[in-house]
Amino acid sequence: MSNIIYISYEFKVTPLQPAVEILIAELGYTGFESFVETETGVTAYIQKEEWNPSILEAIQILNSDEFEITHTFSEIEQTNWNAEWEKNFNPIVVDNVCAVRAPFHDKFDTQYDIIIEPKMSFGTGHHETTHMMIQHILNNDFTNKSVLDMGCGTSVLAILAELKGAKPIDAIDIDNWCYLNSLENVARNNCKHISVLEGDATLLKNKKYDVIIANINRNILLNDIKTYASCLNKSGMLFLSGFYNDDIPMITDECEKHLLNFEEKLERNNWGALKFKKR
Ligand SMILES: C[S@@+](CC[C@H](N)C(=O)[O-])C[C@H]1O[C@@H](n2cnc3c(N)ncnc32)[C@H](O)[C@@H]1O
Repeated sequence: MSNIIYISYEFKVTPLQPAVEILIAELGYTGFESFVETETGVTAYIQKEEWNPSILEAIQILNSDEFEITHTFSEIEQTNWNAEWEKNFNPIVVDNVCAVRAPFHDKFDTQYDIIIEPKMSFGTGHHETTHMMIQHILNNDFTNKSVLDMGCGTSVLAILAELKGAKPIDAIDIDNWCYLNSLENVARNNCKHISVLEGDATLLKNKKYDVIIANINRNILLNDIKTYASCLNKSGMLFLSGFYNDDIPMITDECEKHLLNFEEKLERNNWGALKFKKR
């Protein structure tokens, strides 16, 4: 099991918006990887390896006169992570159709009800990018389509793909903790068509899919789009997220180079999620 230690920052923000939104965007650029909005602001998490004591110096909104932002920070031992999530993890419902909740929440009366024990993995639907990828999946036909969920995190997207009739599905993550967490979530949601694998795009040699979903980050996507394109069947769909709206032209240019036509864009709080179709 990987032994990632996180640093957690608890920001208290007055007034809350748009400061929290801007703060999350700026923290995302400096390496913070997950955020939980609270009643008083936001709690942000960064891997200790990515952290340095002057990490907040680049965050411009902290110098703004318009908002008062204070913070405390602490190191999170892996064993405390569950308690952190249980404290902060509220269930979400996307477009009144798909609920994502923890095992300790009550069941929702929605068409799709996904149970996630997130632990250390990204992917509870709270992040804008996950939310938009859920919307893309809800809006498209997945019946009997072979699917790759690259950078699967908790495997929430792979699970929704199966609930929408996709098969077979590969869910791949480079992180051992996500791999183990995905195995648990796949079993917990009684999924029968998902294979969970630990690794990266090098696992994709000779693979072919009808749909590829990848919510990772700008640089990894720019590097791996050519591999995804080579694995997509003709007329196959590619859904990408994990980048800001400003990065959309860069991502679209790279896709165009590899015969992927831009089809649709979703935007949420400065984050983008794109759909492409293979020519
Ligand atoms: C932003 S999270 C997305 C998780 C989930 N798919 C979701 O939508 O909520 C990105 C995930 O990609 C994984 N990852 C990072 N680099 C990767 C790579 N090169 N190949 C595969 N997975 C990668 C991370 O471990 C992380 O779990």
